Amino acid sequence: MNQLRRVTWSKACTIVPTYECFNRCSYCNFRRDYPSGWISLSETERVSRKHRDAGAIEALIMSGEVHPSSSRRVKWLGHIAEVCKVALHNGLLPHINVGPLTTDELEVLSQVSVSMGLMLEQASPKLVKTVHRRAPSKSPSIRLQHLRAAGRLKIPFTTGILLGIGEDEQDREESLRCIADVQQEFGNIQECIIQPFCPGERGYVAGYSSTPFNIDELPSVVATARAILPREIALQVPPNLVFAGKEPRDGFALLLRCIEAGATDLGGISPIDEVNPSYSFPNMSWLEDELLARGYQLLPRLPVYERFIPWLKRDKKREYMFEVIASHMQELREKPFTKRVSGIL
Ligand SMILES: O=c1nc2n(C[C@H](O)[C@H](O)[C@H](O)CO)c3cc(O)ccc3cc-2c(=O)[nH]1
Ligand SMILES: C[C@H]1O[C@@H](n2cnc3c(N)ncnc32)[C@H](O)[C@@H]1O
Ligand code: MET
Ligand code: SF4
Repeated sequence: MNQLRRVTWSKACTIVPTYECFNRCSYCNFRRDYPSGWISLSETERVSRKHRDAGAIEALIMSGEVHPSSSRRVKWLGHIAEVCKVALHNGLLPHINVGPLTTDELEVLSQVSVSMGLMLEQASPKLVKTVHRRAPSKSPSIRLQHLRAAGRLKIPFTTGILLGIGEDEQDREESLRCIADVQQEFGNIQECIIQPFCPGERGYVAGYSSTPFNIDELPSVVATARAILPREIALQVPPNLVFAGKEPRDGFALLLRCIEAGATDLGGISPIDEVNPSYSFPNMSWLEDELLARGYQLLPRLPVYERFIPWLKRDKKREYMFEVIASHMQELREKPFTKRVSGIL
C-alpha cells in the first residue's frame, strides 16, 4: 500500500500584545497609530481559555513594536512575557513573533515560549529605500543578526520570505541562501514561510512594486526554496492567501501544486489571520478530506517540532511548560486527526 505523505498545520489562537508600531512597512494592514493600547492580562486569559476549550494548541503572539531606544521598550517586553505566561497557564504553547530583539530580550522571551519567529522578508538592501523606507526594523542585517542570535541560544525558529515587495528572482534565491547559511551554522530553523504579499484594506505597495506577486507563481518559488534549503526545514505556505480570490476548487488545485513542489506545512490557523484579516482560512476538515483523496494526510502539530523539544531548557520555573507540551502530545498521539481539533473553524 502506498504510504500517505504528511502535511501539517497548527491550530492557533492569535494574541496581539499591541498593534502600535514605530515602523511603517508600506504593505502592513496590522499596525495602528499610537495610542491604541496594549491587551490586558484578563482579556488574554479570556481569549486563551476560549480557544483552548475549542481545541487550540498554539498561542501565536504577534505584535507591533516599540523603538529599541525608547524608554517604553522594557515595559513592552515585560508585558509580552506576561501575556505569554497567561497563555501558557491556560494551556496554550506560545510562539512569539514580535520583531527584532536583542540577545538579552530573546533570552527573556525564550523562557516563556516554545518557539519564536521573525521573517527575513528579503535580504536585499535595496528595499530599505522602498517598501521599508520607514521601517528601520526591516534592515536585513538586523534581521539576520536576530536569526543568528536565536541560533546561538538554540531557540527553535520560524523565518521566511515575503514575496512581491519589489524583489526579483535573484533576490529571492539570495534570501533563501542566507536562511540556509543560518541553518548550516546553528540548525535551529524548523520552518520557512513562503509568504505572498496580499494587499488588504490598508496595506499597499504604493508605487514601489513594479512586479506585484502573482499567486499562481507560488509553486515555482516553493520549488526554488526546496532546492536551496536543507531538507529538514519544513516549507510553510499560508492557505488563506493561496485561496484568496479563487473558487475553492481552483484554490485547492493551487495548494496541491505548492505541496507537490515541496510545501509540507500550512502554519498557524486561527479564526482570524491578524496580518491579513480580509482573507479567511479554508475549512480544515474539508481540506483534510480533499487532501486524503490525493494521498496526503493533514495532521495537526505543536508550534515546536518534536525534534526540538529536547532543546528547550528544562528547569523548575519551566516545569509547567513541559506538562502542557506533554498533554498536547498525548492528545495528538491518541487522535492525530484534523477533524478532532478543527472545532470552531
Ligand atoms: O496567521 C499567520 N501566522 C503567521 N505566523 C504563524 C505561523 O504560521 C505559526 O505560528 C507557526 O507555524 C508556529 O510553528 C508567523 C510566524 C512567524 O514566526 C513569522 C511570521 C508569521 C506570519 C504569520 C502570518 O502572517 N499569519
Ligand atoms: C508577520 C509577517 O507578516 C508579513 N506581512 C505583513 N503584511 C503582509 C501582507 N499585507 N501580506 C502578506 N504578508 C504580510 C510580514 O512578512 C511580517 O513579517
Ligand atoms: C504584522 S508584523 C508582526 C511582527 C513584526 N512587527 C514584524 O514585522 O516582524
Ligand atoms: S509589518 Fe510588523 S514591523 Fe511592519 S509596520 Fe506592520 S507591525 Fe510594524
